[in-house]
Amino acid sequence: MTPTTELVIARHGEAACNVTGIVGGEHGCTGLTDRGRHQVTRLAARLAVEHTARPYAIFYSTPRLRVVQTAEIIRQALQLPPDVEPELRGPDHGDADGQPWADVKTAFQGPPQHAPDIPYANGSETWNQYLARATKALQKILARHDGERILIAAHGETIEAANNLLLALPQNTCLRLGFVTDHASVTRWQRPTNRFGRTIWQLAAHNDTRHLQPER
Ligand SMILES: O=C(O)[C@H](O)COP(=O)(O)O
Repeated sequence: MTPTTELVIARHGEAACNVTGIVGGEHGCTGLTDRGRHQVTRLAARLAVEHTARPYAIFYSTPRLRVVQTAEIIRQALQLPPDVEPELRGPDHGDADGQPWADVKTAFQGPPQHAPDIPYANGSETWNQYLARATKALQKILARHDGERILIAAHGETIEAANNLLLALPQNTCLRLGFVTDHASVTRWQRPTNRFGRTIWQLAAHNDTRHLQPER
């Protein structure tokens, strides 16, 4: 039987920039809060149990500080070092990096998804440019690890990109549909092959935070 490809994307724990509402690019991100570290410790314990039962073949991280810190806690629990994949980084925020999201959204008259082909700040990617970059990076990873278990520590936006890719959502679906992603949540996609040779992607879990109970 063909092994199941599995893609597990864990969002980083709560970060200081999330609490203060600051745009968290390379400048604005100052790392996880104590609460975020605690969330990720619980997440890592859950992933370690899974890793023992059926090992992850590969572990990717994005380069932003809150994700690097998340990946380090997971690394310690799984004894699996992360590969940092720059193309999986969150959106390039340009001049918005380090500014309050409230101000950026007021100036842009909405979040980046609401005008997906217009840069939301000087030098920023558009939402659709971000999605194109992130989905291309995810496609390369999926092609590289066909039939394997893949773990990625990343951003809420990475989960949006994966869902857009694997649900094959049309361009600009973001104008009418979005995805909730909590800190330290797990989103799980599986691609089994049945006995008729059919292979389809299945969304096994979105925004799973069972490991954080009863603290939420
Ligand atoms: O501020 C940012 O960069 C993002 O909008 C926050 O998303 P993340 O917390 O999932 O990285």
